[in-house]
Amino acid sequence: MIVLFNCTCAVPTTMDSFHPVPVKVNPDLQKERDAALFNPVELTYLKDGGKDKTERRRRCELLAINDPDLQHKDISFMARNERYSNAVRKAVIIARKIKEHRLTNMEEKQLYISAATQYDTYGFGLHYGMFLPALSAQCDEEQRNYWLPLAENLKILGTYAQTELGHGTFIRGLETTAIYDPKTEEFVLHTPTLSALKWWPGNMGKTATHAVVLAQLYTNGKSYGLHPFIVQLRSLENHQPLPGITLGDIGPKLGFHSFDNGFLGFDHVRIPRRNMLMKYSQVSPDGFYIKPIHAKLTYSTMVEARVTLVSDIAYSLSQAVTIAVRYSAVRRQTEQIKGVKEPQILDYRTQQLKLFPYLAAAYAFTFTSFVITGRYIEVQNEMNDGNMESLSELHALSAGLKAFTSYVGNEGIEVCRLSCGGHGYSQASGFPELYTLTAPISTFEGENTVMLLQTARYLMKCATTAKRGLELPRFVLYLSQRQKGQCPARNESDLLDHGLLSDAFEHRARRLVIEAAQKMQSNIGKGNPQHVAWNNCHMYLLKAASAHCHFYVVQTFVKYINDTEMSDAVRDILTSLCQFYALHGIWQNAGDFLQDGYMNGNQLDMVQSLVGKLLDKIRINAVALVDAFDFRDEILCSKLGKYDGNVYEAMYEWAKNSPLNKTEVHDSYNKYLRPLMQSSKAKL
Ligand SMILES: CCCCCCCCCC/C=C\C/C=C/C(=O)SCCNC(=O)CCNC(=O)[C@H](O)C(C)(C)COP(=O)(O)OP(=O)(O)OC[C@H]1O[C@@H](n2cnc3c(N)ncnc32)[C@H](O)[C@@H]1OP(=O)(O)O
Ligand SMILES: Cc1cc2nc3c(=O)[nH]c(=O)nc-3n(C[C@H](O)[C@H](O)[C@H](O)COP(=O)(O)OP(=O)(O)OC[C@H]3O[C@@H](n4cnc5c(N)ncnc54)[C@H](O)[C@@H]3O)c2cc1C
Repeated sequence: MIVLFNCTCAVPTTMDSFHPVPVKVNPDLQKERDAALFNPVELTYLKDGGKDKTERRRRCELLAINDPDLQHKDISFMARNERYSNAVRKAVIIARKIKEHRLTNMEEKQLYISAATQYDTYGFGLHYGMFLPALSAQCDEEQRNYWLPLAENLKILGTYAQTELGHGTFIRGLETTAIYDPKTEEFVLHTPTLSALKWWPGNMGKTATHAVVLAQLYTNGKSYGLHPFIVQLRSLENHQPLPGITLGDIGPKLGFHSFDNGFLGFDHVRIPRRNMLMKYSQVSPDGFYIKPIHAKLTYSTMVEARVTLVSDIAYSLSQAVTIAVRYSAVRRQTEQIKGVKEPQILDYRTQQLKLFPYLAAAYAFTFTSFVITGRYIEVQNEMNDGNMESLSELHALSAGLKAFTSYVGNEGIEVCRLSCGGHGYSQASGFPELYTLTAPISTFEGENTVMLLQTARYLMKCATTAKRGLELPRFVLYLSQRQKGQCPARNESDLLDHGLLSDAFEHRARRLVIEAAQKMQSNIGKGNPQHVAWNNCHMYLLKAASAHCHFYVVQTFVKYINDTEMSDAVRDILTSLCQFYALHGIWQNAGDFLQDGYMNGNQLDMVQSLVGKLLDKIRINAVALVDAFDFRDEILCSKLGKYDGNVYEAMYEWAKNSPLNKTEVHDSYNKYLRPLMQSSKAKL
């Protein structure tokens, strides 16, 4: 039976509320909305960057949501083959509709794509997410003029092939070779071992015709390290792999079921010299190598992707808390007083302690994503002018924040699922897809531990620079400032001060960075080589990097509230949320704040007491805070998180569509159960 996504789109929407006016709203949810102390739409405008941007976003989303061509049965009821095929079908329709709707602006395209794909992966995700960015960043002008129109007009479909079976993290260890042959002016691409097979690239198994392939460049008998090459993988006539190329799908995964992550091998495949992407380094026809102005420019596509992932995590976490908070408002459980209605589970302190830290984190990460995206654009402009000075800073910041936010995001989505009890485990909740779509962010684009260690590496250098009294970039300037002694808070009201809270995280970050630097120094002092000292100090380094990122997020949240115009009511709730985010962070990491005596037991008691008090403040506004994220039901794809709160009706309707319910009696009855139960010897 085919189920279309619920056709609520026919119901009119009002200007202030993006949601169709429901026939009947669950009274508990209505009561929550009536009691909120601020207007959620104001916060929606703020988060989107203004009322006009909200309206534009809604218009883009509705274009996709209302399009009958993009409807299909629930992906939970599809097998993998069908899911892959459906994702490709939709990707093709999306491409056509983007043209028809004249969505030329990148932001609008992304909004449209994410509304159209709903909670599934996008069939051309790697093409738009990495292939095009890699071409844009790494092609010289002539190459751009040739390749970009082909890629932008989908005459070719691409992927980003870097990881191999044997190496993903340590990319200097990749084995695929590109050996220059000056006689024919070609590179010969080769996979010398099984472990050198490209493994994991998305859309490579069955979809892509081309790839940006990262391979070790050799010319004139010398190795010059990893470089990007554009390689045609499949015929543009019949999609067959080209001679010398082995391609396939790597098989089912934890999630990403609609994605054809693939493997790729080369058997001495020849490509023209100009298929090496030559913006930063070149090989001349006679094989002379010209090196780039910065050794790590080949890695720039990953930096861009890591910046984007901070926004993606904020978005997924916002979806998870929206589902869990709405459901917790309508779910009632466990009679407290005989004969009196069971309480809403949102009233349990434990439930609030599960959900509100992630609600606060969702806002904190949203604001952080604005700042890091802005910084990325600034550095990109500097780099376009030939100034590479800030590349290391951007790498350290993006690697650390991608890791810090995705750890919290993954954990938060799982906590939200658990907070919904048994129903959280049903595909109807939306959590299984949300979780499995978000879980690999901790791994791809740089495994999280490895990324935090990259941030630590940068911080160690900064600690040395600071010790020498030299200038540091703005975001690590705090490392050159002296520690401020003890936390000055005397009472609870002092502890609500944003400046004081930000100072506490600054103090912790500085202390842990300096401590890690000292541990490294003493390890090296004992005669250990650098890499042994580094390994011995991993636990300090990881903590330092994580504390630095935590401070960055707290500071960004505080600065956002201080620097942004908003109504008193919105300022009031964001202030509470920011206080809660910081105080909860102190409470959860109490050891770090107590260890050097920066805080004392009495102050920690006050922190804990404030965490409890702020729960009440957030509780009243919790539903409005998640409503402000402004997810339409068609985008949230959760029966538990429906805007109208009619959860049980929706779950029952959804379950009826399970393929197992197609017939009253399943085939397996006649095949297996009947013979078993009716065998002549069976006795009751
Ligand atoms: C319309 C759009 C729709 C979009 C939809 C999108 C949907 C897409 C869904 C996609 C799903 C998945 C996509 C996934 C893709 C991938 O995973 S691609 C593969 C990613 N792989 C990685 O991230 C590998 C991680 N490893 C590394 O980056 C490096 O190996 C590592 C940094 C760990 C180490 O590199 P080395 O070369 O060994 O460097 P090292 O010796 O440690 O350091 C030398 C020096 O260089 C500095 N450094 C390292 N990296 C960078 C960088 N990127 N930029 C700047 N500087 C860098 C490093 O810190 C050192 O500095 P120092 O000064 O010498 O200390
Ligand atoms: C869903 C998905 C999609 C992907 N898409 C693509 C794609 O499109 N293109 C592409 O090229 N790749 C892709 N990848 C591959 C991905 O980028 C790599 O898996 C990732 O970079 C991690 O590398 P790895 O698998 O080698 O992990 P490993 O490095 O083997 O990690 C295993 C463990 O070793 C630890 N470790 C490794 N090195 C160190 C170190 N130096 N110090 C301390 N600990 C260390 C890690 O912390 C981790 O705990 C994808 C992966 C997934 C899961």
